[in-house]
Amino acid sequence: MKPFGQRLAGALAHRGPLCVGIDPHPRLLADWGLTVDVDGLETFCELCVEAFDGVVAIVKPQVAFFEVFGSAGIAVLERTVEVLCSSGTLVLADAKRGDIGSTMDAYARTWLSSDSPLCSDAVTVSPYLGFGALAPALDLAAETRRGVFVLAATSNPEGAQVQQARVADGRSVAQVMVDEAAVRNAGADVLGSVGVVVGATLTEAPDLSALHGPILMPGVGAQGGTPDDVRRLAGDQLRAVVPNVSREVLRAGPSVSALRDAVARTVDGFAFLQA
Ligand SMILES: O=c1ccn([C@@H]2O[C@H](COP(=O)(O)O)[C@@H](O)[C@H]2O)c(=O)[nH]1
Repeated sequence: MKPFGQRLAGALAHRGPLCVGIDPHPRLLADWGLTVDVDGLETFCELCVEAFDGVVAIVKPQVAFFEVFGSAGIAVLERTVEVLCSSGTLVLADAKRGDIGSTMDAYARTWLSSDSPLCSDAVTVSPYLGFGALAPALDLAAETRRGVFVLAATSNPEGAQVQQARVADGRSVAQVMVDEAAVRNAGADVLGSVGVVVGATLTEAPDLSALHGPILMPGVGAQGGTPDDVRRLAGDQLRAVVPNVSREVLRAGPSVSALRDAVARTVDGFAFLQA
């Protein structure tokens, strides 16, 4: 298996530069005419798989919306991840894990170990216990040729309190996270496997020019970010940017063809990323 960064670069080139979220909000389940329970969750995910599998570059299930249903919800997540991964559609588990090293090791094995029922192509991690605490996930991802997306500058306004604070050399904390990720990507072919998360809602992005890895940009659509914001924040890194859109696409459901049309319209709006 090729490293995640290379697989992602191939998927973006062939399927367009979009990460579509599977975010089964209770409100969306109701709008789709589904019950707000595990049965509704399962049907929602089956329709998402039918609509997105083989169509979009990468799919991002939001783990929180599965965990809320307990073990039965996790079982739906396992099945969803398994179907997508086995058909070759990349899966990014949005779990935002981050803890002390020994616990991080268990999180890493959950999301990145080939023998785990939740094994995905990549996982989101939070570096706010210190970037070094992420080492078990970064090391296991390198070993299993999977990917990690490190939260750097998140799309929520509250993030700035921590992420825009300055360290002794004057860099923002968000910039430190990008620079640490860049060290992990040094020497990678095509695109490294350590990505960062930079919100499409921000007024300014960290300097991404040395990252050599994917840049996930959530916050497009429902949170107010636009394709123009993505263009502005990406700077000269257009080919590494992966906009994430969840509710803005999912609102088109439950019709599979309407979901696919929403994906196609959204991809068209980001044509500049592939030019
Ligand atoms: O900075 C971040 C990091 C992650 N997210 C996640 O992305 C989706 C966005 O959903 P929308 O419906 O498109 O707003 C969601 O799962 C968030 O948890 C983010 O928004 N910002």
